[in-house]
Amino acid sequence: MDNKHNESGTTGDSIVKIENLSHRYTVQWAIKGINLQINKKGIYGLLGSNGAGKSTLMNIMCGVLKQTNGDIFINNVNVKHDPIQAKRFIGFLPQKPPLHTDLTVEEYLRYAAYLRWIPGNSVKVAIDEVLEKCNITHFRKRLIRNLSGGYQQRVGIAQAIIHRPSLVVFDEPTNGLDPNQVLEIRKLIAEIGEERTVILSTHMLTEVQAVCDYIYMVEQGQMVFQGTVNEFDNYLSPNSLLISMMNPPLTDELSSLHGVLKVEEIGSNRFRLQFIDVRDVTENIMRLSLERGWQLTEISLEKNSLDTIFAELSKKAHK
Ligand SMILES: Nc1ncnc2c1ncn2[C@@H]1O[C@H](COP(=O)(O)OP(=O)(O)OP(=O)(O)O)[C@@H](O)[C@H]1O
Repeated sequence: MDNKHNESGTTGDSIVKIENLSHRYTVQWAIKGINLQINKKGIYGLLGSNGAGKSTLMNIMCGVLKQTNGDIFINNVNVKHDPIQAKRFIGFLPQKPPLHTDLTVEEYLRYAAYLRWIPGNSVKVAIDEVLEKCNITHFRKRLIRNLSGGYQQRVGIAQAIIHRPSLVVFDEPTNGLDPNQVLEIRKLIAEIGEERTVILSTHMLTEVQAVCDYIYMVEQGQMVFQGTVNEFDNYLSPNSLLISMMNPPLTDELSSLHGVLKVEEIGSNRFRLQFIDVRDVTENIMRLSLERGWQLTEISLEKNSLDTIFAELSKKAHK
């Protein structure tokens, strides 16, 4: 089939296109009505709590699981209709890396190259290239089972990129690693993201902040947010102000101001004010500070923490 024209007639130059994807294992829907489109290189985070549907989505995307409804196109090839062709474009590191621990690193990568149909005369170059990329050349003769968790993960990443796929999918790639290994694997993923499109799943906000350009957040099998990390950060408009004064009034006086919902003292002469309308309350405070001699030294909007946004979006999915 022509790559540019799939059976649903979709054309265009997307790297990944997901249309109304739903999957039901038994009775309950694990994912429902997911749509997304990725048109350019970068690192995309699939964020969600445990059980949100991330692995289900990734397994379908990589042709490991067949969806109940909807379509996925990788470089315009429909994964359901032409899985063999679609899989040529995809590298996948599932949540449980598919390692054969009784093989050496090199033996395993040769096997991965064979599974990926790399021609015999190109296998050595492909192996050398990924060993170097993943910084495991010195372990090429080592049995995989004798490697640390972080290095085993590097081998898993090496098998995912050995055929130079345009899309690499990592399901919770740093799960279970110690903090140093986490940093090293993130660095490696960032390097891979410079050359290819990477989608990684995680339930950790810190991970998307650290490595991703763009976030897709899934909760209860539904997409509850998609946008940049910055947009995620600004998703909920702030509803609290931080103010400091050299000569503050009593907390009760601040609480009684028009438009103030709640006042909390958070340090010497510093307060957090929850408000209804930001303009009203800031004007009020600045005017009264002058009139009553409070000597205002700080007034700033307090941003919602990413954790708050995460919690709000998770709640939204449960409604
Ligand atoms: N093989 C299966 N049979 C039945 N239900 C399943 C199966 N695999 C997953 N589920 C259910 O589908 C939902 C989504 O699971 P999934 O593993 O995709 O979520 P996840 O976001 O990857 O979670 P985790 O981070 O815990 O892996 C969950 O309710 C899960 O219990």
